[in-house]
Amino acid sequence: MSTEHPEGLNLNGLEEQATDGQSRPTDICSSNSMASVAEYYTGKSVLITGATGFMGKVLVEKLLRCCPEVKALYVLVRPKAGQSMQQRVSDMMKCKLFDRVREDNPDFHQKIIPISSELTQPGLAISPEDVETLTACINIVFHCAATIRFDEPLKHALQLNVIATQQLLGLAQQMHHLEAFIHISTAYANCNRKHIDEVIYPPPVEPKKLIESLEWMDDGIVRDITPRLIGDRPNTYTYTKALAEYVVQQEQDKLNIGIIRPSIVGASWQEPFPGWIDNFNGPSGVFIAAGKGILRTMRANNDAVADLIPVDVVINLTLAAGWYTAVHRPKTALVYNCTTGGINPFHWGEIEHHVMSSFKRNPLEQAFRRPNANITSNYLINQYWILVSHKFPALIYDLFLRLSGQKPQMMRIFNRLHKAISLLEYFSSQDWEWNSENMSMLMSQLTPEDRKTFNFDVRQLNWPEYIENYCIGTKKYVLNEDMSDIPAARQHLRKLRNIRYTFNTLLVVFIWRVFIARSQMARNIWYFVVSLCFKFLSYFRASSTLTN
Ligand SMILES: CCCCCCCCCCCCCCCCCCCC(=O)SCCNC(=O)CCNC(=O)[C@H](O)C(C)(C)COP(=O)(O)OP(=O)(O)OC[C@H]1O[C@@H](n2cnc3c(N)ncnc32)[C@H](O)[C@@H]1OP(=O)(O)O
Ligand SMILES: NC(=O)C1=CN([C@@H]2O[C@H](COP(=O)(O)OP(=O)(O)OC[C@H]3O[C@@H](n4cnc5c(N)ncnc54)[C@H](OP(=O)(O)O)[C@@H]3O)[C@@H](O)[C@H]2O)C=CC1
Repeated sequence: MSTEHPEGLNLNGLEEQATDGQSRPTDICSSNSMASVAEYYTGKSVLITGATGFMGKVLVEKLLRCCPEVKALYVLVRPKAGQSMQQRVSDMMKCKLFDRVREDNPDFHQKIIPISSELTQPGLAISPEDVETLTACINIVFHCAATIRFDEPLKHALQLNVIATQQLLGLAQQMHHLEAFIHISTAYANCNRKHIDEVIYPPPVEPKKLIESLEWMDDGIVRDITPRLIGDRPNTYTYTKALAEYVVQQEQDKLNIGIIRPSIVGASWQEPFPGWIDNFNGPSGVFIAAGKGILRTMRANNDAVADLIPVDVVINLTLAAGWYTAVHRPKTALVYNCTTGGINPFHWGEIEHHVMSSFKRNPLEQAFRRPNANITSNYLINQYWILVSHKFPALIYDLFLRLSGQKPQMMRIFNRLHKAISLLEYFSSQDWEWNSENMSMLMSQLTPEDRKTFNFDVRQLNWPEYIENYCIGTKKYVLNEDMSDIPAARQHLRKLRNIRYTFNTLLVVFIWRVFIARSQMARNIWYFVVSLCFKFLSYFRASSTLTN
């Protein structure tokens, strides 16, 4: 039965799932087991949720480029911000990310079939005709959609990350030719543990019970009890992603399931070109704020592992896992911790160094100050620098704006930045240990050719080079700045340096003048220093006259 709760949670998924009790598909053609990854996707119809998101787009691009014989990509998309679903998909295909695909096959868009869907609605708001099409033809599902906001109200995070997943699993069970269901989770779903194995841990609460309890509570009550519910997890995002894993696992007897747990997903490493990134999430916003000279200090542990993983690595592993799950049909859901820390560790202190030096070489346009950010794990030191390097300059700048008849804005920007940073610090101040045996196992199953085409061997990752490309990527693709403007940006930084020198000199002179006016001792020191300089100059002049 379809029950919509306007203010509350849509329980539809939980009530309706697994209606036909279909057993795990076993009718996969035997040639699959011989196929390489790209061959496996030949003739397959793939369903993707979250295709308009950061990872979804890279997944669509890679499938079209490296599995050109794939039959069709059905993407679940909702209308948004006044744009129809078709408009959004056609805008997405115009994106630079698809340049290489466009070159290979200008008609690639014909393979993308948008399906209107709002995941928070009953039945995912998919029309009965579309349900029929999907159940008749889909072979593989990649579930990427989620809310990744750290400050998402619990009810909404639950609705999207858990209930929508449950509903999608229900739909998947009706698919007659489904071979694999791949769920994208996060390595931080269990961040309340220090060591994380490739297993699904017992959920913090039985999802069904939580959903039923929250159903009757108004938003205020839910907000009040959220900290108690999420317990030792930092936010509703990691909490609901943990619940979603459990919900997915519940269907492992009926579906062939793979769960991918990427750590902090960053710009692309190699494909379709280095440094591609299109959002402010995770470290990208921090890098940009530091590159613009706004962010000067942040709490992070220099020696903690920065478990960044390039988006193309995650997508390559995801596609390989889709192949493996469909072909080998593991008896239980396989979890892939998709991380770098255990294999090729890099630390926040090193990231800081490389980000700063990269932005000095390739500065961002119109920086507020010269990039010079430092991380510290000490709370008080960080607070001190926030006061001196964030709030004080913001105050002066806003004063300047006010005096010149403009609207003050810097303090507001800093307040937003501080809010964002405070949500990230949990992840940059400690480290975790992930076991990634399944990633190694999967690599060992690939042919040498597939290992190149679907490369997820992070041992080959050269971090300084990656960070350089990442920073350039934020400039080119997030901020849409032109590389040809770099000389002007450098000139701007020189101007800022001169302003700083002048300001510092004036400040010292001012403080000294105030001091001299009030203290006899300061005056004596001042006369002593001046006379010493005078004597030194006289001596220098006399000795140079003698030698001539
Ligand atoms: C000192 C410098 C040297 C560098 C070395 C040290 C670096 C340390 C970096 C540490 C990073 C640690 C990152 C850990 C992440 C681990 C997460 C686990 C991985 C995952 O599974 S999920 C992906 C992560 N999810 C996120 O990152 C989402 C976080 N974002 C949010 O929750 C919200 O956006 C936030 C921050 C609460 C802000 O909300 P709100 O105020 O409502 O603003 P909007 O989201 O609507 O955005 C408005 C506007 O601002 C842009 N924006 C968003 N975030 C940032 C940001 N961090 N910096 C700058 N700008 C940002 C956003 O794009 C919007 O722009 P518009 O133009 O669209 O208005
Ligand atoms: N980015 C990261 O660092 C990491 C991400 N992950 C996981 O990877 C997956 C993808 O993340 P990422 O691409 O970064 O996230 P994005 O926020 O970029 O994309 C989220 C996608 O979900 C879709 N979506 C959200 N709400 C709805 C809705 N109500 N109905 C239909 N579609 C919806 C969005 O569509 P729309 O465009 O319409 O909003 C978008 O396509 C997520 O499951 C996330 O948990 C895991 C680890 C790290």
